[in-house]
Amino acid sequence: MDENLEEIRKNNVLNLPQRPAVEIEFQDLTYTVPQGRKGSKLILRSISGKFRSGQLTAILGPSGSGKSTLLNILAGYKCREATGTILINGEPRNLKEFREIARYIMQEDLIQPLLSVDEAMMIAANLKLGKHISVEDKSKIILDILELLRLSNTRNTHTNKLSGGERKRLSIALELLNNPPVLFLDEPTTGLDDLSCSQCVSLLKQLAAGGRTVICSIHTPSAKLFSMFDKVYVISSGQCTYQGYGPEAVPYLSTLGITCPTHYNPADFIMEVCSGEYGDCQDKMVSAIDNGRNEFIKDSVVPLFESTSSSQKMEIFEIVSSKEGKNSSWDQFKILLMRMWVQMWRNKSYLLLKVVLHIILGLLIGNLYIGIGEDGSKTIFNFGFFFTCVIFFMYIPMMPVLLSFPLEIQYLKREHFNQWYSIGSYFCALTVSTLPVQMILGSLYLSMVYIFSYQPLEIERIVPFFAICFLTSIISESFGLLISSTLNLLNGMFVGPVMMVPFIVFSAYGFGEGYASIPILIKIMMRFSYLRYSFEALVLVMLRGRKLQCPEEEEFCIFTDLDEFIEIMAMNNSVIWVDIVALIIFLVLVRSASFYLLRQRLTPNKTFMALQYIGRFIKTRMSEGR
Ligand SMILES: Nc1ncnc2c1ncn2[C@@H]1O[C@H](COP(=O)(O)OP(=O)(O)OP(=O)(O)O)[C@@H](O)[C@H]1O
Repeated sequence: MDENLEEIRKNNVLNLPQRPAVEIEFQDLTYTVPQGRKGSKLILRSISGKFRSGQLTAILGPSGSGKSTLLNILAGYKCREATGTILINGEPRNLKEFREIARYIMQEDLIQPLLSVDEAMMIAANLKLGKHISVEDKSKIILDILELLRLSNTRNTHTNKLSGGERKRLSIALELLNNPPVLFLDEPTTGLDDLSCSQCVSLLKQLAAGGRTVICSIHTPSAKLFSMFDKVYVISSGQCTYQGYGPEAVPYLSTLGITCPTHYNPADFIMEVCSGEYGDCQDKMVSAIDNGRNEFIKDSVVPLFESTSSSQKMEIFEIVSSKEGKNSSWDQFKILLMRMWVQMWRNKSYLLLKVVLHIILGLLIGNLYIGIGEDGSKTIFNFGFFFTCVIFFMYIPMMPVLLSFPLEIQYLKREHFNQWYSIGSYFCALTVSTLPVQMILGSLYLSMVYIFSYQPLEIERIVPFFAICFLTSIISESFGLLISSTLNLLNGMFVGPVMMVPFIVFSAYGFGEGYASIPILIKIMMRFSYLRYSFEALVLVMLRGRKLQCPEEEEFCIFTDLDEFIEIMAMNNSVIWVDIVALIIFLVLVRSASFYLLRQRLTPNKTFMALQYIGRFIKTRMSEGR
């Protein structure tokens, strides 16, 4: 094994520069989750351990033993409730610095859809490697990585068409681009066949041999796979039961009087021992290895934490502080915007569906209100037409966001956690990316209903009419983002439409009645309905200063003087520009709030954490009450 490893080491996988060694130690790590009135649940119980660079370490254990939890805490993905010490090369971990050098490949392969493997790799390279590396060099790095991961023949395949194993390898490839010294992988072999499993593990071993610290959690590996790990760390019920070289585990257990049957998979045996199938051996194993403070090396148990090295600290810090691989926010914005546009364009069926729906609704609504715009007997219907426009531009942009953004957040979480880009760049790209389609489809719909309903063909009315509808549309989309930044798909789909009800109610409340009789509280609420400003502005823009004719056959025709109609509707004191400014303020506020909530969801501050605790507390109390 060692000769093989030396060979790999000499070749230095991927020809990437050697990274300084990163050693991860953890001592007395405890993780508790609150469980309402029942107190709390202890998931990790004061465990310790040490993971070295150049080694492939497997975290093993029965289901529910705490493998993913340990990985999450070590990677810094979830560590708020954890107590204990985590040291990086002998120094307390600075999470911000550590996240610069460590990458976490989560169990779910969240890979951006509608891109080929090559494109996904190039976009990731552009985001992670910065401009100082030429496109040719980036292509060379990508080629090397794809070759190493046996993905060369899938370069033109779309990511959503890849097999499970290929997706897993692509997830690893994407994170290898900037040569991270530390790699965490949560169950990288789940769902793979035996051959793919051993290929995946031998790849990880090569990466570790190149000087990286590679740590993965794994479910019941085969005997062959088990022997491939440089180190296995076994957890059972949140405690460490073995730490050392895999093939030495069985001899070690026999020293404790636990004998493995002949021709038995040692990994299965350890799992069974940990699950209590050979009697209650857990306490014996935990105390023999001192809950991870000891390690079994070459026939003896040795203490782990006697000497710590801090010599590498400086080197790591240099990587962290260097601008290597850093892109400006503007560059990140451009790359992300292009990615979003490419994905949008490639989602042809969805685009087509949207176009068809806008045309159908345009035809339907246009026909419902045909000819009303210049008919003095239909002024009240025209009033209703403006309300329809407002409702259209409230629901149509908001619903797709409520449906798609919760999944998008999962991609964002992975990419942002692995330092691909800042949330600000992402949010700006997201804001700009939807504008063209929204404008084009909105214009298509508006042109149809405008012409069908015989609205005045005057440029000074057409432009503000379109602008007000677009503003309403962008605010509604922002509300969608605001809701789905905080809630999951199910809750968001319920809360979104329900939350719009008061906006709709207050948008038309009190027209024709005059403000004097309206209670002050209702008046305040009316001021908070952005739809009211849209509706009012549309009415003023389209009706003010116009006089209509009555058709001869029509007997009931009283609203021909539209200024008079505006007065009857109690809108004569309203000013269009005030409405438009109010809409712009709404837009800025709601967008900023959705950005804030999104940022808090990914990197919460103390206030937000306190709110989350309160929310969780209320939730557990409520679920107990049932
Ligand atoms: N937020 C939480 N609230 C309550 N229990 C939790 C929470 N997070 C984890 N647990 C529990 O902690 C235990 C360890 O979970 P973890 O996901 O780390 O296990 P695992 O070893 O990775 O399991 P598997 O191999 O099945 O994925 C489980 O019993 C799980 O139910």
